[in-house]
Amino acid sequence: MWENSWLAYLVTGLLLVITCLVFVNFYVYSYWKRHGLIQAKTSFPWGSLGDFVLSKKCIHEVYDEIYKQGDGHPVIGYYSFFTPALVVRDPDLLKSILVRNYDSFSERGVYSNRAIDPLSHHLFSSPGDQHRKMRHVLSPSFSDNKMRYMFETMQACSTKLGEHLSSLVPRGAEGMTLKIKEITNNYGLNVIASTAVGIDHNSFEKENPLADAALKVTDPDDLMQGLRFILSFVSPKIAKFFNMRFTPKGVSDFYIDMVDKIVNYRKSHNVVRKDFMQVLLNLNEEIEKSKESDGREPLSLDEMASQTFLFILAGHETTSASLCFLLYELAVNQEMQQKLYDEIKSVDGDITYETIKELEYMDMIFNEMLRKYPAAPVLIRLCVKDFILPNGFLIRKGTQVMIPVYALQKDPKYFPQPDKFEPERFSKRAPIYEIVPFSFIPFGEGPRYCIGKRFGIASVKLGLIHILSKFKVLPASDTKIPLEIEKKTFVLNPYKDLTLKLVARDT
Ligand code: HEM
Repeated sequence: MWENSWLAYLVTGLLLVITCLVFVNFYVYSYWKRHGLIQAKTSFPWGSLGDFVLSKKCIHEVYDEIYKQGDGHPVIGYYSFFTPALVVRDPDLLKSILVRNYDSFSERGVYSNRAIDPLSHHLFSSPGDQHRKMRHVLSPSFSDNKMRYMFETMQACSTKLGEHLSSLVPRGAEGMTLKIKEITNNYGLNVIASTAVGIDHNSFEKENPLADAALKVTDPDDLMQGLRFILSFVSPKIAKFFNMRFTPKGVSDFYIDMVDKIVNYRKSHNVVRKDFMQVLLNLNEEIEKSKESDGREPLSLDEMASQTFLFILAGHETTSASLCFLLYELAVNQEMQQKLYDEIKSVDGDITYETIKELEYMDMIFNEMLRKYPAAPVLIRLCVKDFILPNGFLIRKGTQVMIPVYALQKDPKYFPQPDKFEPERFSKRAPIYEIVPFSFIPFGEGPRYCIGKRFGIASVKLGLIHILSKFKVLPASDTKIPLEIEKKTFVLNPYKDLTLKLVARDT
């Protein structure tokens, strides 16, 4: 009797599993086909993202494959676990989504949960209307003028970088092999923490809790954090279902406490700095004054902490990865390095915000680095209003739309011989071909393009100038050529243990 009921449970369970598999494979995973759209390969239960979720491939490779499967089509459908989503392949359509019809795609739809995780609610995750207001408030802290003002602090960080390297690398032709990723990570963090938030940490030399907290959020070896990242970005519905928090509790407490201390210190000591934190403090003061007439509420401590957290998160890894990719490409392309060194020498130490912008070859090298290694390999948008494509296809409200920046920038149709590092593609005087609008979008486009673009460009170039002025950069005996990319991160990163050899220049 007992055996019979046990068997019945087993058979029912098996039938349920089989029904579920059949339902997902033949119904859920045929959504796009049923709607007349080409769709990418899928596998249960990951949809089209299995290779990334299981760490077999990097996120840019997975979206590159989806992009290639859609060859000849402006969009291709795919599945993020069980949810149908789209990859847009056509640059003209991208323009329409990012700029012309921004109203229909004004959100990213990434997960945030203000109630249990205040740090997850910021400019990046905020919905359309809130975003517009926040962006309006925050933009002045990243203007050209503000960058000029902050440049001195940036200079101090890159000088420290040069000095730190000089203390490590002995004079002589032998040089020294260094774990370059660690060094650029510290630089990225120093420059953003001291310039944007006003914290002068020197993380090259001592323990740095700010660095530890930032790295905890992006640590590729932390499985739990990796899962939080995946769910927040590609499957926010699942994250919401589990009422998940994105920021580890310890990191959240650390940032809120840090911002609290900075605010109190500045208020009690009458300290005024022209940095991002000051913009927020000034804003609060202005709101306090006009509170009764316009009913606005000042930013809470949590809100100030979440924007600070975002800038550090969005700024340090992109800056550090970009500098690292540049150093690698220049190490394996010695002629380019020499040409760039000559250009840097030609300004004869007069490094200002303006002179950096005028370095033409530097600009070409920088753009080519961003083409080959875009820090954000995909952009995310959520369709918030039904939208009809030029071919009559309806994108329904609620559909996640991915923009495959990496795949576009590596498509030979737009960039012939895409694996070749070729700065001349970006020559203003004699371009080797015309770049198709919206085929090169490393900082995104439209009202949600990177707010820290100027900051990122200036700090990466400055770091590079300080390194190249003092050292020749070469591949080390164990440098992996071609370069390996870190598998588990969302920001495109060189592999963690990348080494390069630095040889001190005679000058
Ligand atoms: C080389 C360095 C950098 C690159 C390549 C980069 C790239 C990007 C990209 C591709 C986006 C998404 C744009 C879109 O969806 O259209 C973005 C957004 C953003 N970035 Fe950057 N970024 C860099 C540096 C920085 C820095 C230094 C900061 C802060 C100081 C920063 C702060 C942000 C913020 C806050 C957003 C969200 C903007 C919004 O939604 O309004 N980024 N960045």
